Amino acid sequence: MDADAPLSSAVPPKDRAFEIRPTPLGYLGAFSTRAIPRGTLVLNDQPLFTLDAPLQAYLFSRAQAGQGGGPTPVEGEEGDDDDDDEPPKDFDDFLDRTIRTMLSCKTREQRDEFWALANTRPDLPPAQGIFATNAVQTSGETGGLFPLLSRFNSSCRPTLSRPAWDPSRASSRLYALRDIQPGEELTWTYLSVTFEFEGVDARRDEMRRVFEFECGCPACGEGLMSDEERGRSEKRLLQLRRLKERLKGGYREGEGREQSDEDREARRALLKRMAELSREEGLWETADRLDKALEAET
Ligand SMILES: C[S@@+](CC[C@H](N)C(=O)[O-])C[C@H]1O[C@@H](n2cnc3c(N)ncnc32)[C@H](O)[C@@H]1O
Repeated sequence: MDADAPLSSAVPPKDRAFEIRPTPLGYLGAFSTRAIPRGTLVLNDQPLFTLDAPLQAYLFSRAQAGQGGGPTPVEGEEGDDDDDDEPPKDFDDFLDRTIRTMLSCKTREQRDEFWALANTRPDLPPAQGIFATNAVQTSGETGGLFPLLSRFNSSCRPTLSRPAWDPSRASSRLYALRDIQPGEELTWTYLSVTFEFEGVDARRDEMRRVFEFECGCPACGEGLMSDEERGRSEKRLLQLRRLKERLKGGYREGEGREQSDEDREARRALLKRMAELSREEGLWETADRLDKALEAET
């Protein structure tokens, strides 16, 4: 098999290093079926379709102004609802129709795959609810609906890198951040990296605010860690936040003046300690970034 062939729904499940099955919390997730060495490309998924938010907002404003630009109805199961002749009620309704129109161009199997995805947004029209639950950023303000990537859960101690969009192949890739044992859950972190050193409560609040679910990952979920372990984790995160502040403070102080050997040595020591703590905390991607920054300093 071509090493770059998409490890997507096009690849038979037996050729993948993972399976999709229920997690202990009841929803679906991806689990490794074999040992996966660090650095392995685990998933290379292509979106079923993408939606560009600013473009959709523009088309919606045109549709509202009666200038057309709404999704063109297509004969078929999706997109030919009776109310499609009516103007969209609101932006979510407009997006719902756009998605249904795009689905009408897909195969029956792809449409079934879409409708089987999780929907945690009952407040939205159904197709838009599925998109809002599962969409992953491709580039800029464009979100993609990926058939397999949609089954990968979030963790604040992820085993995989965040999805990297490759525009030349129109696919998103996830790599193993560390050696992964058979049976481990394959996760990536939905929160952006700026939030990596926040404590458990702050992280859970942020997940609730942005993604509207209670984070049940091994680093956040109730009862998944002993009190001692939780205490150690909080201490490490607090220490990491302080060190980051010191690092930033050092950069600010040093602005506009020649760096002394002591300045450089102090910065290297900070980066080294931060990388160690990140590794202990299971923040492998962060530790790698800090290692690179350290290398660049020496
Ligand atoms: C993209 S889907 C992931 C796959 C989904 N679990 C399924 O059953 O298809 C995102 C949804 O999964 C659930 N989820 C993902 N990561 C989670 C986490 N760390 N804690 C709790 N729920 C999570 C949430 O319901 C979220 O809205």
